[in-house]
Amino acid sequence: MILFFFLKLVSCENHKHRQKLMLDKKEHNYEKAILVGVITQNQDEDKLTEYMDELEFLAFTAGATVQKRFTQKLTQPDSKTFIGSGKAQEIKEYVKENEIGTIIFDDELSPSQLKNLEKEIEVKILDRTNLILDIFAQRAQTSYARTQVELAQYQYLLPRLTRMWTHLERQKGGIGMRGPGETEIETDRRIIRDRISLLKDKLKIIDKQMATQRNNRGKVVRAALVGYTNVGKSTLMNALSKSDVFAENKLFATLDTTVRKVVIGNLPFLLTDTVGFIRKLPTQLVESFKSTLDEVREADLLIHVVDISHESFEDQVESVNNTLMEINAHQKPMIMVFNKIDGFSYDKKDEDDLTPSTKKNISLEEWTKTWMGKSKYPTVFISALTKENFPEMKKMIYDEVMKIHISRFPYNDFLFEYFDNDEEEENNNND
Ligand SMILES: Nc1nc2c(ncn2[C@@H]2O[C@H](COP(=O)(O)OP(=O)(O)OP(=O)(O)O)[C@@H](O)[C@H]2O)c(=O)[nH]1
Ligand SMILES: [Mg+2]
Repeated sequence: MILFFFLKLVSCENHKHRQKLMLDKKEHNYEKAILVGVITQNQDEDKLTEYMDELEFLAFTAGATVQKRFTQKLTQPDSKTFIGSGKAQEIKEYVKENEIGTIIFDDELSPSQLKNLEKEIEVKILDRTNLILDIFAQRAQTSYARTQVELAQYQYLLPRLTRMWTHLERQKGGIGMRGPGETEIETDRRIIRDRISLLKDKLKIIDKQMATQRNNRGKVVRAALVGYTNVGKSTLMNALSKSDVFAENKLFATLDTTVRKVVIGNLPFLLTDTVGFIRKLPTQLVESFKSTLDEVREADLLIHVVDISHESFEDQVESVNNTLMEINAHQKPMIMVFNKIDGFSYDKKDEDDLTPSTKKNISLEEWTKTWMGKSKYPTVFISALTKENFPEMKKMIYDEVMKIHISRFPYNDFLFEYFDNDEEEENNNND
């Protein structure tokens, strides 16, 4: 269904009209959805629950309410329908009975799996990538973000068009079957390719402007907030720069980069708030958000924000580190900021309880003695909401920025002396 819709879209004559449709397409009015996840050999059930929780949050952010979760244990996904046929039947019955409009899979489906499932169950089917692209499309505000998202959408679509055609071709008997169908798809493919190169050109121009802007920022250290989505980067940005960046309890609240001048002590530096990372970030998005990520790549210092109240925070840290590696920003100086300590809780064990401790029994104090304490990066525990431990964090940021400042701009003979005076900052921070 979706592919068909896309095809209709790209055949549309008017470019502007088409672009608008492309971005505005699936506006979900809190439609009813179900989730489907598969446990494979290298996953356990706890992990699956965590992944499904995240998928449900993504679905909610996109505008769907989840009615039920379906899971299945498989040694390997079915090549035709991803899940087994019995499970597909069970889902079909549930969907019919409960008038479900959307099925969301946690994994990326191959084009033929998607097609077979839609044929079998007869409702709209989305995979994780599709869902994330959709959220980005709904949330992109500036023309820059919209251009990046549109590029990612077309890049997602293009191989699916190709492979879908290959699939049809095989059905029809292959070579020699050159009919009107193919011409149509060929035309659509050409239109998409043209559009992709147009968007790339457009982005190149913007990239150049942004690079110039970055170069014009003068001799100041640049720090960037990085971290998993929804950990509190924008909230921290607002607290540090007294600005008003949009923050909310949904995923990907921030798509556009915001840069603010921040002064700690007497030391001015630039702080960038940027898009959050997520597990299995679609590659199309990483690529088309290249210049947004340039802010991270070109930063002198990374402030890695972690939501320590989230039960999967360790996985999230790993995920962020992997993405940093992918964009080649993993060797920069970094500060680890463990946020949301106000929301942190743990199951304190009774003293006579001799069952082995799990991660759920670890207090903050004990966490600091794990890998966290041994980290080569300065580490601090804060709450961006209550501002607990802000003086400690500010001193830490100050020290790191100062180190970089001295090595970078040795002739910038300003005397920056550290002091923590909020009143002074109030005056300095209004840029
Ligand atoms: N309890 C608690 N909530 C917080 C804290 N910091 C941020 N939040 C909440 O966490 C949610 C996400 O905050 P954001 O600042 O939007 O997070 P972000 O990292 O910018 O998220 P994206 O832009 O979506 O990647 C919001 O509802 C904040 O109010 C904190 O220290 N404690
Ligand atoms: Mg944000």
